[in-house]
Amino acid sequence: MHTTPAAQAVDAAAGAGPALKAAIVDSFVKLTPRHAVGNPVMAVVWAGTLLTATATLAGWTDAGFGWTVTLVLFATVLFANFAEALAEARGRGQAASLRRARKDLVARRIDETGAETRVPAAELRPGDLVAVAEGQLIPADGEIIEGLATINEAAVTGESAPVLREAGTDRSGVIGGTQVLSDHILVRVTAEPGHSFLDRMIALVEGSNRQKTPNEIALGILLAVMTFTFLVVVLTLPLIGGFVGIEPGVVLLVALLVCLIPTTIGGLLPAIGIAGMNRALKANVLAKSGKAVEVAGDVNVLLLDKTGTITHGDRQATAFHALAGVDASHLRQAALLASLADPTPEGKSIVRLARDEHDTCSAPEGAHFVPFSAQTRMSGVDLPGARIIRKGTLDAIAQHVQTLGGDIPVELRTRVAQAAGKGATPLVVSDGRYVLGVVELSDVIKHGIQERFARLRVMGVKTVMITGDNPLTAAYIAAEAGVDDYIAEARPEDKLAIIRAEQAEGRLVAMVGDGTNDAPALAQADVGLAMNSGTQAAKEAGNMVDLDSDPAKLLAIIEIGKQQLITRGVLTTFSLANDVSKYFAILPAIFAAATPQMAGLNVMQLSSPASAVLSALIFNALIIPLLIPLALRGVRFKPAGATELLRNNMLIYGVGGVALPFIGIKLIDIALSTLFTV
Ligand SMILES: Nc1ncnc2c1ncn2[C@@H]1O[C@H](COP(=O)(O)OP(=O)(O)OP(=O)(O)O)[C@@H](O)[C@H]1O
Ligand SMILES: [K+]
Ligand SMILES: [Mg+2]
Repeated sequence: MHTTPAAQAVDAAAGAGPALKAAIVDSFVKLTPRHAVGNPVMAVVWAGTLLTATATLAGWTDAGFGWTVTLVLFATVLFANFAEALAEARGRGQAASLRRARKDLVARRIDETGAETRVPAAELRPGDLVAVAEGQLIPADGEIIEGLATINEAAVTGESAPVLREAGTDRSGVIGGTQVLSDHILVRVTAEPGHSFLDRMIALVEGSNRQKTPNEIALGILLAVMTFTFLVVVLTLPLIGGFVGIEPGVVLLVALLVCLIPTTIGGLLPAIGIAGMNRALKANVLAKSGKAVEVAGDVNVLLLDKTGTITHGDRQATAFHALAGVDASHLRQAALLASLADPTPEGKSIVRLARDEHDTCSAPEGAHFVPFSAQTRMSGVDLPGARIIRKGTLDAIAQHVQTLGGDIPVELRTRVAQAAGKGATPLVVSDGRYVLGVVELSDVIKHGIQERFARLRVMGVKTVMITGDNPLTAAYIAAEAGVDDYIAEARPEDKLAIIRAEQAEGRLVAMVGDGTNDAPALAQADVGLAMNSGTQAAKEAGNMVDLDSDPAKLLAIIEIGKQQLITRGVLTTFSLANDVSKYFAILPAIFAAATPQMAGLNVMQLSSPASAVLSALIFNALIIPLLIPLALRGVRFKPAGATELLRNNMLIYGVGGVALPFIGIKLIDIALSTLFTV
């Protein structure tokens, strides 16, 4: 595992002074009413702090007790602010290193006449053409429209191994700030200035436009409702108390309220969400929203396309197999003619192989090239004299030949099966209504993919490969890669339909793809992960981009999403369980003195009512900073189904959440009564 500049920045920031200092300053800045109202639970604590201060000033309570309570409440608010500020400061550390990748670049813009002008990268607009040569930095996000180049993307991805990007393929996308190592390319700019993926990511991690996830919003509402309920309960206490002759003072009531409301989770909630985004970036994934990351935690089905996603996608022609009775040179020449104007890697590699075998023929005058499309799944050339040469998938060519009145030789199926049985893609070549044979295209499965699909299975995620390739090749690659299921001969709309069908059955679907033909599916999926190497259409359609172009990266995102959901869940459980114990610590302090019958409630035997109240409040405040590391790092995670994870964690954090305050409060009480005589 390599570390990205972003990841290094996080690690540095974690131990470093500047982030800590910034977070401390921000904790005070966040005291402003505008920020405070965004978090109802903590807003109540903040209001309570002002109330106890007023009550103490007015002399309604013992000054020492009143000021101590006020101080502890104030610290509680600051600790919660600090949790959020620290998460943000870490994000800013990441953003700063991303920004360095996008320093002031100069672009060589090419106008319609082909003339070149030098302009600052900030002036580039979508549609502009820029030339980038060996050694130069790519000035903006875009798509290569001419040429191919090896590119060093280390500035953005942290991966120093050069990657190949090529016009007209599913690997045509380039990122601003990365460097061309060899060759020369023409790039069409695709991003508005200030709206590149990096810019958007920087904005996200800096929290300037952080959108809460639906889960976070739902929990926020629940916490606000609970807070309001407890507020009503505590406000009615003086009335009830009046009947039994107790009049709890303002300070005691505020203390009770703060102990009852879910301050722990209320204080840590924003930090958990921000930390999730930070972790996604650390994994080299640019998520367009935190929601996408979190939804990933619940995904049931993962669809992947084959070429370029499960395999490297650099399909190369390795052999011509002519059918019996067909001249080997006839097949080779037909394949060559059908590929001379085919800009795809498949087409180019066929030309190369034919040339290697010393075929020299060139396209005759008046040849009309028919480009490949994922729709027709074939390509070819129409030559003068109504000679129609095609190459494509078995089913596409079979149908094509039959409409021309030809037959499919039995031998063809055997030839196709032979190539497919090795995991290669067989392209069938036809000349008029005659099938000539098969071109074998070899591709390589990405390394280490099998173990990661196995891990996904353990987490209850089903993996399905969807490919435009034939069923035999699909079956071979599916078995090699270890996916659970596969669908072959799929056109773009089939990919879309499959996702819709899964969603209609209530499943959450993730899609990983790189091609323009994957774009509709990437947009429809609940989680659409585009390969950074992919086309601009794919990257725009998805809701996240993997800078490493690793399809198994979804595993990391699912884990981050699950971890975020679990972390929020267990801290909520812990927080609520905690409050139960605090209630038992503080209630006797309020009632037991005046009502001896209440003495039975005094299970904790704390040294005095004042000490009981202070101990509970101090525990309530301290638990927030103590849990910040857990909120930022996330709870420990091992692959398992969601229900199992939930059950285990609920047990630990629920029972622990009830027990811990009893111990903590008792210890604080002993310390207080030893140090002071409260
Ligand atoms: N340049 C080409 N000319 C003719 N046929 C091609 C060409 N490129 C690919 N094909 C054939 O068309 C099929 C469908 O291609 P498409 O790009 O839609 O899907 P794919 O790349 O095979 O699969 P995936 O959807 O997993 O990327 C390929 O499997 C191949 O058999
Ligand atoms: K509380
Ligand atoms: Mg593809």
